[in-house]
Amino acid sequence: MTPDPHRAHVPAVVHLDHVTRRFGDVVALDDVSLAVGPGELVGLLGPNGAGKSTLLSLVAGLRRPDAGTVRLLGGDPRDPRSRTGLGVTPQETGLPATLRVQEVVDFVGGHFPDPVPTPELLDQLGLGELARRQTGALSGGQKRRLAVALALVGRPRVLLLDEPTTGLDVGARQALWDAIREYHGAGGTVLLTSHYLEEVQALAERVVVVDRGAVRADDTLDAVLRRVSLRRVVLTAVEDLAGRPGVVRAEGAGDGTPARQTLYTPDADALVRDLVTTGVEFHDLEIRGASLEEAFAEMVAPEGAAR
Ligand SMILES: Nc1ncnc2c1ncn2[C@@H]1O[C@H](COP(=O)(O)OP(=O)(O)OP(=O)(O)O)[C@@H](O)[C@H]1O
Repeated sequence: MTPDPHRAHVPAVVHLDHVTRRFGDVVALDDVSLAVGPGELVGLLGPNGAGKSTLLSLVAGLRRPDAGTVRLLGGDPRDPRSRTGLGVTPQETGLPATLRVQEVVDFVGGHFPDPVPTPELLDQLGLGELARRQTGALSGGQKRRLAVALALVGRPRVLLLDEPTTGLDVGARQALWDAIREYHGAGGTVLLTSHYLEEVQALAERVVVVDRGAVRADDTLDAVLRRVSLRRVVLTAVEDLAGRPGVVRAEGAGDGTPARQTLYTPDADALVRDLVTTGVEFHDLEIRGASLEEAFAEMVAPEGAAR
C-alpha cells in the first residue's frame, strides 16, 4: 500500500500506528495506520462520516486514540512542543467577532518565534484590503481564508487543512490553492481533506481514501487513477451507441440528430475498431482516462453506495 518504499527510511512527520477511535458505539477510526513523510502533500478523501476529521483531530492533539499511537513531528501531538510545528484549519473556525483581521493574525502570530509578517500573509491570501475589517463582518469565504492565514502564520512544518475551500468561489479557491502550493513548494507537509475531488486531483500527489473508519486506498494520484479500469470515449454521432459491444455505460445518447456521447468501456481501442469496421459515422473523437471521481466511486462501492 505504501507508494514509495524508500520513504520508509525517512522519519514520518505524521504517523498513526494501528489507531482506533470510538465515539460511544461508533467506530470512527478502526485500526488505521498511516505515515506521512516530510514535504508530502496528501489528500484524504472519503464520504461523510468516514473518519477524516477524527483523524485530523488526533494528529492535532485535540483528541486521544482509544488504541494505537499517533506521533506528530516525532513527538506526542498533545505536547505543545510538537504542536508549535503545526498549522491547523478546522472545518469550523470560531473567530472573535469584534477583533479586526490584522489584530487576529498579529495575536496568533505573537505565539510563534518567527511569524510571517501580517501584511505579507494577508496579501498572499487576498485579504490585504480587509486587514482593518472586524472578523464578524467577513463573508464565509473570507473567514475560510483567514483561517488558513492563521494556520500559516507560525511557519508550520505540517499543515492540516479540513475542507479548506468549502464555500469559496472559484477565484478565492484558486488563491488558496496557490497559497497551499507555495507552502508545499517551500518544503511544507500538507494533509488535507476535501469533498471536492477536483481539489485533491489539483493539489495532492498522494491520495488516501478513508471509508467507514478504515484506509481503503493509499497511493500516488496517478496510481489511484490507473486503478479505474474504465476509459471514456467521447464522440459526436447521430446513431445511439449505448448498446455497442463493450459499452458498460453511456451518456448523451443520440435522438436522430448529431449528439455528443460519452461511452464508458474497459477497452477503448476495441470499441473504436468496432465503430470503424461497422461503418458508424462519428467525429471529434476523444479518449480520456478516468477521473478521480470515478476512481473514488469504485473504491468506496458497493457498501459505500448505500450510505
Ligand atoms: N464528537 C463526536 N461524538 C459522537 N460521534 C462522533 C463525534 N465526532 C465524530 N463522530 C462520528 O464518527 C464518525 C466519523 O466522523 P468524522 O467527523 O471523522 O467524519 P468525516 O469523514 O470527517 O466526515 P465529513 O466529511 O462529514 O466531515 C461519524 O460517524 C461521526 O458521526
